[in-house]
Amino acid sequence: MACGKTIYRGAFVHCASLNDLDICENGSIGVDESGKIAFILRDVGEGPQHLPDGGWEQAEVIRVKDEGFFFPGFIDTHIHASQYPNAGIFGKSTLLDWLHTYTFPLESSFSDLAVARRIYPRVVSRTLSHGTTTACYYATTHVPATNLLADICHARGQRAFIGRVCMDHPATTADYYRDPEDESTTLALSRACIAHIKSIDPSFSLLSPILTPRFAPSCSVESMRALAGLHREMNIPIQTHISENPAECALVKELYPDHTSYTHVYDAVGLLTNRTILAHAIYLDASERALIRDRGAKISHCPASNTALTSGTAKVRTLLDEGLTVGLGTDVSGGYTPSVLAEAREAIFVSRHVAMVEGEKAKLSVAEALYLATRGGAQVCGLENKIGGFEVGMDWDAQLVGLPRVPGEASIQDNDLDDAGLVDVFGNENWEDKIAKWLYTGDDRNTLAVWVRGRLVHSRRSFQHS
Ligand SMILES: O=c1[nH]c(=O)c2nc[nH]c2[nH]1
Ligand SMILES: [Zn+2]
Repeated sequence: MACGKTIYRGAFVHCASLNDLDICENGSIGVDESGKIAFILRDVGEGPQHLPDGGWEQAEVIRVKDEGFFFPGFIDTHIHASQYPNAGIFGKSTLLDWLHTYTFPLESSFSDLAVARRIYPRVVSRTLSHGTTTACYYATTHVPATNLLADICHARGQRAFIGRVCMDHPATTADYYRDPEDESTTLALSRACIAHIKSIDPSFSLLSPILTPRFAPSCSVESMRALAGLHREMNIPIQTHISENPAECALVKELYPDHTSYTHVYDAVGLLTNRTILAHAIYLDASERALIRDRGAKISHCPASNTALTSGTAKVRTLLDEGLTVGLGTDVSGGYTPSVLAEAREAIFVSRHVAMVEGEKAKLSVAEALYLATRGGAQVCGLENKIGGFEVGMDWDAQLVGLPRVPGEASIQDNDLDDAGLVDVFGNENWEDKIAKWLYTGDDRNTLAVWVRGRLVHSRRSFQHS
């Protein structure tokens, strides 16, 4: 959607590198009509600014004083949109029984488009309200419902990868919920979703289809090979799960006795590529990690889900040290929350559990967790030149994070913030502490506004325009 030139004035923060939070207390970011960052000015002060040529004097100005800061939008590299109604429901199950007890019954209900109409708008609203500007969605096996999810993302302006789930293995899926056992049908169904997304976003500029073989145990070799062929034909990205749970890994060994490892199964069928997103990746051995790195495949770390389903503790420091690319995934509803901020917090706590066994080095810092939530996620999606940070030429996919002040020092009007008085308050901490406080205590009430490619897609406050 076309927007005019806009200048965002105030504090902005983004991750310059894995360890380096770049904090600019007083800046101006100019965003052009196509939603791209045209200029960044630092330390601009309060007075008139020296703006670049090209009509910026007439631009709309969105000014934020000390009530918050601009931060890149979050990137959720792994979320099951269809499982949203089950968020928080997992009992004491582990992956394989969880799939049959909770997940397949829910997903199969999306054969009724009315269910998708009820659920998918809420998923998109809730993820946007938590600052998720890009989501890698798993839908279900159903074409109409998957296409509806694409329509909703398109209408609401969320950047998204939309995956029709492919699963056709009769031994490991439920009779009531699987693709026909014929890879040409699996392929035709996936092509139908690709064609639909192409019809609403011909250059895949905001929406992209993503091939989604659920995981090796639920797919036939023929369907995995067929999807890999489609990937090569159309250069469409791939997402799947890998090495999440010991029983799942044992099942893969049993189903694929001739393959060296779980990773080698994906490699053998052609699914391990530089456009592949692998969720979980907990029990990979060194040769698998090396193969993933060599193929350029990426990893979605899903700590909330890994803890909820007692799947295990992924060693993110090892993955990063070995040169793998890592982002965060909420993995709703293995994960209980659609908030990437909460996921970043979970990533830090899981890393501390790893550190209690393996030493301090395993600990992720606040800066590192926020890097995984933004730049890391962008790399995982192959969008590192477009989103994840504030650089000239990148898209304005951003959120305004509110830091409401201690009452008495209030610098905002009560009516600026719906829930003023309900959210945690910020005082005169230094910037690093403010950001840590946001990460550890914040929630969607701190997400005051969200933009994707310059378009305002969620807002909890009105802006003072000048
Ligand atoms: O966390 C997970 N959620 C799922 O839906 C799933 N399917 C296979 N493996 C899975 N893991
Ligand atoms: Zn998952």
